[in-house]
Amino acid sequence: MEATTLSAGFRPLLKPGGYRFPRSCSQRNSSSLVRCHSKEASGGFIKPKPEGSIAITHRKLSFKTNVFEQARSVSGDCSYDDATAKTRSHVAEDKIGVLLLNLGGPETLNDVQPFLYNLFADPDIIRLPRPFQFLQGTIAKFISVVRAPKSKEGYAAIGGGSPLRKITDEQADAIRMALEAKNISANVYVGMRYWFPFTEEAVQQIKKDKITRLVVLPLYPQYSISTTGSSIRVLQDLFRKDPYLAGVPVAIIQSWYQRRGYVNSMADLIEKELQKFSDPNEVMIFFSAHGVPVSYVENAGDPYQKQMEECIDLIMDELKSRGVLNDHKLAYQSRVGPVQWLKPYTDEVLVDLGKKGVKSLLAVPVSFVSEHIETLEEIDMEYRELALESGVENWGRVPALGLTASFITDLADAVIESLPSAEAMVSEDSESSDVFSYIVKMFFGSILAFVLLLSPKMFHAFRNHLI
Ligand SMILES: C=CC1=C(C)c2cc3[nH]c(cc4nc(cc5[nH]c(cc1n2)c(C)c5CCC(=O)O)C(CCC(=O)O)=C4C)c(C)c3C=C
Ligand SMILES: [Fe+2]
Repeated sequence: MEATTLSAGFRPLLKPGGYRFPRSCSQRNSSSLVRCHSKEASGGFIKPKPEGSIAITHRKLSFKTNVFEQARSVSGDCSYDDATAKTRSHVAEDKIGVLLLNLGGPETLNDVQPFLYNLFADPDIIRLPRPFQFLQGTIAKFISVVRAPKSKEGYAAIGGGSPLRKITDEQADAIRMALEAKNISANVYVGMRYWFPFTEEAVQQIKKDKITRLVVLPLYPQYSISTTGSSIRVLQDLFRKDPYLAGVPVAIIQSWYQRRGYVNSMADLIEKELQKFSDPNEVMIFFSAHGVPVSYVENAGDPYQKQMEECIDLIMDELKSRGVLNDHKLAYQSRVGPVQWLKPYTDEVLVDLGKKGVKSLLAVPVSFVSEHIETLEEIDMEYRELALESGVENWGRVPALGLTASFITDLADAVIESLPSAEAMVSEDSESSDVFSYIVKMFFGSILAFVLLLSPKMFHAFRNHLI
């Protein structure tokens, strides 16, 4: 991935003085926006010791020093073997943590409305103009109450709650074991954005466990402001407030849809499901991604759509290289509310394909890596029925990656590759700008207090009061 992935479009979403998204470097088999740099490029961050081991210094790096430029200027760094070797040498001194970020889901029907409240109260989900932001809570309350009955029906249809927590816990365990198999001992934490275990709880545990280096791995292959972006914003706020956490080196894997391991694992699953049709060559491969409002992409610079399209191209190229030459289509599902979402919409495309005479269709959920309400209810029930009504005769669905071994191993590799690039999340810049704004406030506050106290009225009031 090129550093251009860090489009200027992200910037307006960041608070002034806050954490800047890490710079990326082009590397083979890389995950997007994982910084990687050699010892030279790290600017003293990783110090080689005479006996060959590597010590980490907790230097507060400013991202303005442009790690990307440094990384680019040093050739050939950050290969997989290199990263693994560096990481192994850290093991003795490091306490490594991996934080998996996910959305979270209601575990019972009673959880549905408060879960929806948390979701709609997120300013990255409902993006209100600044003057109206004070209404966020009220709007969230209103929408969550209105939507709850429909959502509850969906969750009731899949057994009364979301399977997300259980699956994510299992993925955490599997990643821990995959790391162990590669001689990396790490604690793996789960931090959910809208339900238990919340990101805040995971971060508290990370602190209690005295983790010295952290890799943040959002379980969304593609980056969206509404998913990975939102979770990272929360994390950034938590780390900024806490002096211990502010010094912990962190590597954030912002997106990983382009990793060979992920692409190959998706291709494997698709190939396998195609074989279940009586005539596999005739099947339309139908990618269905979770949508986002168009304004995210067009006004706020969300790279989600672009990454999604690239992701589908990579999977189709891989299939082609295996001799699978089926037609394919990408559409977006799960829109909420009256605004325009990314098109084409899954439901409309299904009707259209049915009308055009497509008889066999394989649905592929592509924006999420565990089963959830939108695969189990929306795709398996609603869309299947719609497709069959519209003339499709043979329907299949690719399961979510879940615990697929090749996928889990690849995530473990992504973690290992990102370790050498971990840096303190809170830069000196943001700290010094905090201090600066504190001094400015104190200065003008004192002048104001002085003026008020010395104004004749105040002076008399004071004197009368004191005498
Ligand atoms: C990449 C995945 C997702 C994106 C992008 C995304 C954006 C987004 N979602 C909503 C509103 C809702 N999402 C809901 C559930 C839900 N969303 C995702 C993933 C993405 N969302 C998942 C995996 C789930 C399911 C969790 C589970 O419990 O299984 C819901 C609740 C369910 C429902 O009522 O439909 C809502 C609401 C918005 C508005 C949005 C972008 C702005
Ligand atoms: Fe969603």
